[in-house]
Amino acid sequence: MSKDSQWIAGINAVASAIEHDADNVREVLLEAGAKNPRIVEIEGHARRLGIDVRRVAQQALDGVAGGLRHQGAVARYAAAKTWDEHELPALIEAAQGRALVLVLDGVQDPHNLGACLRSAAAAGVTAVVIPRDKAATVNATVRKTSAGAADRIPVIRATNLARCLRELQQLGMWIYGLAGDAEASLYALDLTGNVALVLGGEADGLRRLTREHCDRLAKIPMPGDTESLNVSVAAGVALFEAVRQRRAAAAG
Ligand SMILES: C[S@@+](CC[C@H](N)C(=O)[O-])C[C@H]1O[C@@H](n2cnc3c(N)ncnc32)[C@H](O)[C@@H]1O
Repeated sequence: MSKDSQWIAGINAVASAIEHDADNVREVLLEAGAKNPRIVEIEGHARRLGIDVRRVAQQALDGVAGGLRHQGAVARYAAAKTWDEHELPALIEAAQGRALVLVLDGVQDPHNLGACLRSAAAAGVTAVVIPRDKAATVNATVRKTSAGAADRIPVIRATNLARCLRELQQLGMWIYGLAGDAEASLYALDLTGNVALVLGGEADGLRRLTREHCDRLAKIPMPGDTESLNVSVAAGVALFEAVRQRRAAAAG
């Protein structure tokens, strides 16, 4: 396979790629004899769009899926567009004072990254920023877990996250770090303008330097007896609080 394409696996990932980004789906392989209505639906949809579809033996799917759970459906997909840090200012400017950026400081688990991207896309974020090193990157697992979101939103890999946060500040963004030990509540923040929400990795949370670059730290109050939320859950709560506030502000 050429290096500008990759296999994505799983019914949701394949269906989403066909629905949202058919131009980048090079071919679809479905399990011979599979009668799952969603597989039949994928087959019909792909054929109607002129995508090359073949029914193949399960072993062939196992081979190309390379260990991913494929549920009888894989697609050869053009590699995700890679975004450059230098594209961030234009993306923020285009959001006209209502940019919403999700920054993930060292999320390691591809499933968590995929879930964060899925929530971020649903919340209509301007971009997601992840570190270039020592963090999960957008691979096939992430694309699958994100249900296609990894290909629909700009995911920017920052060489130096602290420097990137400074640049975001210079572009007029408020930088809010999410930390369970913060004094302030997320619900006391004004999230209606240009806002970056920064979340930490699974084990270590926000790194010291990242914390120092935040304008404020805020917690999601947890009345129950749990140390912390999963990062993707915390991201969902924070992003949709921003969505709620923006809707309320727009409604006047
Ligand atoms: C699994 S938690 C990290 C826990 C880690 N042991 C720590 O010391 O922060 C991953 C990230 O989710 C966010 N998070 C989880 N629970 C939170 C809460 N109650 N309030 C604010 N952020 C939270 C934070 O950004 C955190 O860095």
